[in-house]
Amino acid sequence: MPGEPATPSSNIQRTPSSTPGPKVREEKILVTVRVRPLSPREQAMYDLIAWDFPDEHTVAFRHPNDERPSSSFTFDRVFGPTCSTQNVYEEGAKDVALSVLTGINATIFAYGQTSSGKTFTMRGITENAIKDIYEHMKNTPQRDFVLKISALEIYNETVVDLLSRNPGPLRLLDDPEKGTIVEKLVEKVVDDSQHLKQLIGICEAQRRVGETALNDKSSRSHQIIRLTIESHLQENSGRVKSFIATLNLVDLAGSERASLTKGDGLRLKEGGHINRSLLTLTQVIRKLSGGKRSSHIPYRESKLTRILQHSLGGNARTAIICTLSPALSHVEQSRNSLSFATSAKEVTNTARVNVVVSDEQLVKHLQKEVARLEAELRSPEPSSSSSSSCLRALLMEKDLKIKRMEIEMRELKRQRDLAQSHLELERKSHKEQKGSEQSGPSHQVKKCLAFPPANTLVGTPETWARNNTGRKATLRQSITSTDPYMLMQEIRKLEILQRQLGEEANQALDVLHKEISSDRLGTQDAVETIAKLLSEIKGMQVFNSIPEEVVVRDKADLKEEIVRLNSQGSTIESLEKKLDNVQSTINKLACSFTTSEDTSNSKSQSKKKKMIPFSLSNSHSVPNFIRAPCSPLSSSRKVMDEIVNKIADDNNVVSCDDNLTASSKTTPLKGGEDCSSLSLKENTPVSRKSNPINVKKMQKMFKNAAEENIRSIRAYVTELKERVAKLQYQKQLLVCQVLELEANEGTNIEPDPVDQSPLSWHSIFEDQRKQIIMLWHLCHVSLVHRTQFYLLFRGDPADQIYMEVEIRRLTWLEQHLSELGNASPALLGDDPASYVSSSVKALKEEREFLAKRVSSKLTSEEREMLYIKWEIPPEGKQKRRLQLVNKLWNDPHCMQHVKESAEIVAKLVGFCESGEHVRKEMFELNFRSPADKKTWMGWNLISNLLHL
Ligand SMILES: Nc1ncnc2c1ncn2[C@@H]1O[C@H](COP(=O)(O)OP(=O)(O)OP(=O)(O)O)[C@@H](O)[C@H]1O
Repeated sequence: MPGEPATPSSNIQRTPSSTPGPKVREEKILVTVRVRPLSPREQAMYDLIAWDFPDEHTVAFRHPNDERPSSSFTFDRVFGPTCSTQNVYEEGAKDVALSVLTGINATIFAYGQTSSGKTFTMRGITENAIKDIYEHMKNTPQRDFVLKISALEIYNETVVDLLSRNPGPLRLLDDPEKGTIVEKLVEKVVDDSQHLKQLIGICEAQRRVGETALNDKSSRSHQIIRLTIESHLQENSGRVKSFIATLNLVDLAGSERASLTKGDGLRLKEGGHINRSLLTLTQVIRKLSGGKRSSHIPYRESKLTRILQHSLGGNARTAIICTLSPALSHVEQSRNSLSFATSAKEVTNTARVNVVVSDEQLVKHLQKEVARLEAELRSPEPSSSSSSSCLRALLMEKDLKIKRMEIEMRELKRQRDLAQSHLELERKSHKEQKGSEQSGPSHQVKKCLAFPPANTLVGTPETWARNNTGRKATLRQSITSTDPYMLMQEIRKLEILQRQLGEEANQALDVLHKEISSDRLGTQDAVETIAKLLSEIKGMQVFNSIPEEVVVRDKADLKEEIVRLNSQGSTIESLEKKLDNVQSTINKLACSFTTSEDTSNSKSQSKKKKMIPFSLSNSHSVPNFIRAPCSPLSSSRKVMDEIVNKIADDNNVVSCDDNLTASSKTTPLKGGEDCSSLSLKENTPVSRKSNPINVKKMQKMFKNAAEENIRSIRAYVTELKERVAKLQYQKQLLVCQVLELEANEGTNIEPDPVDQSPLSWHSIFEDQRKQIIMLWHLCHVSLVHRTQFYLLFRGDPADQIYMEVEIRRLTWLEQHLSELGNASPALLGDDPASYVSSSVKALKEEREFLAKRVSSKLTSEEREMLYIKWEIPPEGKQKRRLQLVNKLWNDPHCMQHVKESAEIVAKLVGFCESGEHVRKEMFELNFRSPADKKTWMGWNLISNLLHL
């Protein structure tokens, strides 16, 4: 019973299962000698046995007539004539043959002269090997085996496939990994041992045999039966091990001497090839046996040695069974065979396990190995090796680094977010600042009115196009961003400002009134005037209650706001007028005071002896002053403090009455230093008699204080007036914004059946347009602007907001022109105010500009027709074209004239009469920043007028 192969385990160092790389072990060729019995033919010839077998390893020649052997040969094993093939196999081939089951190449071949028993022996070896191989496979269920067979013969130096039905010669190819391979050699998978035996039978049947004098069935070729065995460890074994190896079973042709074989013709030729190949084999063996591997080994000199190259000094275990005829007649041949066998004993092979690992298997194996190692490294068991502990420490260190980096990343992110938020705040702040700069006096007003500067109107069409492009986006944005909530907020803030302004004006007038009523300043008329003004201003301060929270519920609320805001318009305007009057009165008071002081100095001095010092008389009201930048408080208190301190410094005691002292006690001055100052004076004993007053010095100080007060009040009133004007302007802007909002909402809200009907709007539009045309005329508005507006706004409901805004701006401007010039601009004559003059001059220049374009923009026929139609005489003081232009837009009452004027101007400046080149957006509703103020050439006069 063959068990586990003995040779691989005992003679070859096995490669560790976890390491695919094979380990090489050098091993000499196993050489045994088998001597067959005398053949019947030899016996018939009375041939004698010439060989003796002193032991299992020695074969000795002993001449029959000489009892002492003359020569002996030792080998791994010597099998005598009585030894069975089974025994030869077991001891001379099995170990090597079964190496193929563990992935080691093996070669068993028989070498000997013809008829020495090579075929006989190899047939038995093959049978036993097959038997053992299948037995082994049967007993190794953990592995899957695949057995294949191929067979060839080398006949007359030609390779023939013994398993192919096409016995054509095969080529030998050199493969860098596999060595010499036989091209197209058939390899058949063996099903079982019977199948294998059947195939081997086919090979034998195919092999060339011939009858010679020595052998009836002499093999005339070298036969190589190659068994290839692949073995795979099954998947669930957890081990990776796939082997592949070949077992060459070589039955050589017999070396022969032609004289002995008595061959002729074909047999001689066969013998010649046989001998040549065997000679090469011998040379190879001898070379290899000499230990000179570096020298040339003549493998390629025969196909036999080429094919068996790995088996001869290469990656294979090799066993050579040297077969001998015991006959004395064949002693010389036997000696040659033993000589060959002796040489073969010295040949060393380098066999190794041929492990095959597929990529998939390798990956799986490596993954498992990595998992195992990781588990080992992370194992908390103290029994881990020192290297594992070191690796664990490294892993922990790495984890710590990762955590530190995560913390740093979080901190960096936090800093980044912080920086971004700061940046955002800065951006918002900058935007708000920029917005406030553009929105004029109120930081809260987001949208105000503005008109394109005249230099953009009086320019080329290209200029307009360029400027308008930018404005379109601006206006679209402003219109769509109009928010009722924001407007409500603006209105609220405006009202609060208005109230505060009124309160400040009231207090200022209150101070003024007390100054006058002290009978020191001005006349009785002035006192009455101021008292009346004060009463009026107080009356104006009756505002409706203003809710703190702005709630925009629906459109009705906004309308209410508009109504309420409009109702307050008179209040602001009245306040403005009253302040004008106050200012005028103060100026008169100042004049009268100065005159009075200068002319009746002595009289005043006598009066002042009994008077309470001005500033002190009003000290009780000082803490109630509004802390405005120009508030008279600062000057009043300053003067008062100067007086008090001056008196203290001079060791003079002011002649204060009890009321003053009480007042100072009950109404302390705001500010610690003032109170302490007065307290100090209180605690100082005061005696009128013992501390005479320097009256003259006091009078001078009183006079200075009064003058300072007057100046402060006057400046303050001036400032109030300016603020009221700005407030008024803001209110108008807000009203326009509300109107704009309403117009925008108009598309989504069901129109009022009465007010919003197309018919009523058309009527309103016509009226508004006539009004606008008149205002244009009165305010010297640019002809180009008139033309653009006229052609662009033709009564579309969406034009309502623009019409409203235009009317309001023009009305406002016309009012201011009237007030400042005390006449309408049309009646200003040759010496109008400078701002009116600049408008008139700009309009004149515009007409001259248009006149220059008459020749280029109008054909001669058009010019002639216009001259006739507009009654321009051929001869005149001015050129006809200038006369024509001067007549344009100069009759605001005739709509036909206006229409024709617009058409002519449109042609002259090059834009379409339909207004397609002019967008409504160019009449933007945005307010121009005061920083952008330039010398006004048109509508910027509004802001100039208001000193914005
Ligand atoms: N050990 C043996 N015991 C008995 N008979 C044997 C033994 N060896 C060989 N024979 C017989 O000797 C004869 C020749 O054997 P074989 O054909 O095997 O020789 P050979 O070396 O192959 O010859 P050739 O080289 O011409 O092919 C055969 O009839 C065979 O049966």
